[in-house]
Parts: sequence; C-alpha cells; structure tokens
Amino acid sequence: MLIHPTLDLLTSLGLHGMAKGFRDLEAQPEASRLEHAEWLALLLEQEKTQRQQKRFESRARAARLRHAASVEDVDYRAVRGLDRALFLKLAAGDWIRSRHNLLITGPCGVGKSWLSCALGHKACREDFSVAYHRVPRLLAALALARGDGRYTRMLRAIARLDLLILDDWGPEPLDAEQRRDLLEIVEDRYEARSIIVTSQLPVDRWYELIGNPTIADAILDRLVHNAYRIDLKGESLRKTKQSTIAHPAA
Ligand SMILES: Nc1ncnc2c1ncn2[C@@H]1O[C@H](COP(=O)(O)OP(=O)(O)OP(=O)(O)O)[C@@H](O)[C@H]1O
Repeated sequence: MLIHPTLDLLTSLGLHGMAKGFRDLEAQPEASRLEHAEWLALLLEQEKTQRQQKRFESRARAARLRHAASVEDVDYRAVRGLDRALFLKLAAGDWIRSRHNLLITGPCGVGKSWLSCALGHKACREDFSVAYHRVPRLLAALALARGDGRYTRMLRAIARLDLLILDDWGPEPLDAEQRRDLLEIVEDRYEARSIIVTSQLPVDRWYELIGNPTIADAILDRLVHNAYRIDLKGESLRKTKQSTIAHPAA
C-alpha cells in the first residue's frame, strides 16, 4: 500500500485523525485481516473523536472556568443539599437545550462555583459555547466597555453564548448602571439561552439586591421563571480541606 502518499493526502486535507488512525492501523499486524469497510469505519471514527476533542478543548479554553471541576468528580457526601438525581439530570445538558436557567445558592464555600464550573465543563463537552464570569468583575468590565465603545460588542458576545455562568452575585446592591446591564443580559437570553447564577444570598433576597422594584421585577421574572434551583447548605468545604491538610488520613 502507498502509505506515505496516503498519509500526505490525509494531512493536506486536514484529516489528521484519519492520518493518525491510518498510521496506528498500519502498525498493527492484525489490522490486515480487516475488511476495507472496517478500515474506513475505524479511520472515520478516529477523525470524529479527534475533532470532538479539539472542539471541546477550544470551548473549554474560551469558557475560562474558575475551577478545573468535572461532574464525574462531584463528592455528593461533601456537598449538603445537592440532589444527586437532579444534578445528574442537569449534567446531561437537556436544560441548556431547553433554554432553562439554574440558580445555585448557599453559604460561603459550600461549592457553588465548583458545581457551576463542573456543569460548564460538561456543557463544553456537549459542544455548547460557555463563558464563566464573576458578577462584580463582569459589571466592572461592562462599565469600562461603556466608556471605550466596546459595550455593544461585549453584550452581543455574551448574548450569543449557549451558557453564561454568573458566579458570586451579591451581597453588594447594584447601582443604576449595573441594574440596566444585568437587565440587558437577562433580557437577551430570555427563552433563548441559559444562565447559571450563583449567590450566597437566597433567591428571595435578590429583589432587594437589585434595588429598583420595576427593574427587579423585570430581571427576576426572566431569570427565575423556568429555573432549576440548588440550595446548598452546611459548612465551608475550604475548612474541611484545611483540616484534611492539617490532619491527613494515616
Ligand atoms: N463537589 C465538590 N467536590 C469536590 N470539591 C469541592 C466540591 N465543591 C467544592 N469543592 C471544593 O471546595 C472549595 C470551595 O468551593 P467553591 O469555591 O465552589 O465555594 P462557593 O460556595 O462558590 O464559595 P463562595 O461563596 O465563597 O464563592 C473549592 O476550592 C473546591 O476545591
């Protein structure tokens, strides 16, 4: 078989997965017993897997998730208030396809950011576009963008994402500009794209966090309607981690 010209052709066509699969099969003596159709199927499978992996890597890079968390690593015993069945259902990603939201609340350090990143990571695997933002930094970045003409472009980029993670909302109340920014973001995504919001404050206190009753109604109506909720409880996992470091298991 003309191995090198075939490899060159696959590479020049950008079929790097097939090229790798071709080299691997050539190196296996038992592969000579395969039918042509089986060869082709294996090479196409390799190409598909490699493309999916590349796509996932680029999605994950763009998402800029704060934690390297994955849904497979969730410790259900450590996180109190986490319903395993609900979380596994969310991990499957149908809520994103149905354009629903997810609100994760609970005290400091119970794993809100971590779980949101685990779901963000899984969403990247499912080929959704994702971005993670801490709310105070995003609002500060939007205020800056307003001054230098990037505001509309930034909002447009946020609106296009399949999943937007807004981490650490509150406890500071929003000012007038921030309220409007949040309304723009939520309005753009309503019944079109999904949001995860995490906050130490329970959902029934978000109204006062927004400040203006009319805008609070508008934001919360769009955000809370159609939202799944996870209300975590218990001690900070940071403390548990520190005591494990101080007293490692023998
Ligand atoms: N489900 C989990 N499995 C394993 N480790 C976890 C899990 N959840 C959280 N952790 C660990 O606990 C630490 C605290 O979690 P995280 O930052 O998500 O808390 P948080 O509720 O968002 O806190 P804060 O309100 O202060 O932002 C993380 O650094 C992470 O390593």
